[in-house]
Amino acid sequence: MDSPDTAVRIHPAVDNGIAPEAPDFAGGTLTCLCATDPVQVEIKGQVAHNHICGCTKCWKPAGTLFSQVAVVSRDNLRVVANGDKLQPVDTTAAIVRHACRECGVHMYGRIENTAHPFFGLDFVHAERSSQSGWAAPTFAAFVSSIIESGARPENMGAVRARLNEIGLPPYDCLSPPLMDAISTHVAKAKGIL
Ligand SMILES: N[C@@H](CCC(=O)N[C@@H](CS)C(=O)NCC(=O)O)C(=O)O
Ligand SMILES: [Zn+2]
Ligand SMILES: [Zn+2]
Repeated sequence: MDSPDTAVRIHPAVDNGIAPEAPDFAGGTLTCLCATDPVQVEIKGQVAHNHICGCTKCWKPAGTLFSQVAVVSRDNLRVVANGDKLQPVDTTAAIVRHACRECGVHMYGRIENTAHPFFGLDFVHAERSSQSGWAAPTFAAFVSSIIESGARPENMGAVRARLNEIGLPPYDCLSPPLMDAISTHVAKAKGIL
């Protein structure tokens, strides 16, 4: 077993055991990091497809190379406080993330393109809520992308080994079921399926 100093750190939500999902979870409130006038976002019900993401675009807590991100129906998400502090990060991205302009936390990312396979879903970081019982992350996506944030390529074997050890199969895009869902959507749009 690695000592805490040498263990590969993935994300605080998974490094010391993954909290279990609560049955019939009612939802919660996400809060940004601002000490005063924090932005707050209410989520009704449970999130889905919670996972760890290594891409450079998803918001990460300080000092981590991975993000934890899940989806929720856009109808179940509401900005409830200090929404005037939100600003879009990149309006040309598929996922338009809305960040607190003071602390930088991405409060939600919205798919605005109605033709996108994930249209209707918002991307959220459940760790920004004090409630416990959110759906647990089940895989790691865009693992190779952490190199773009400065991870050493020669450490990738250790990173993937650690992800496997904690029960998060590592993928360099999304998980096979989600990649299948995207291709199914594209094939249907083309009239092939
Ligand atoms: N290697 C790229 C991958 C970026 C990427 O494709 N991220 C995925 C996972 S969040 C995505 O779906 N991005 C769409 C978007 O950011 O709008 C990076 O790290 O910046
Ligand atoms: Zn803030
Ligand atoms: Zn990402």
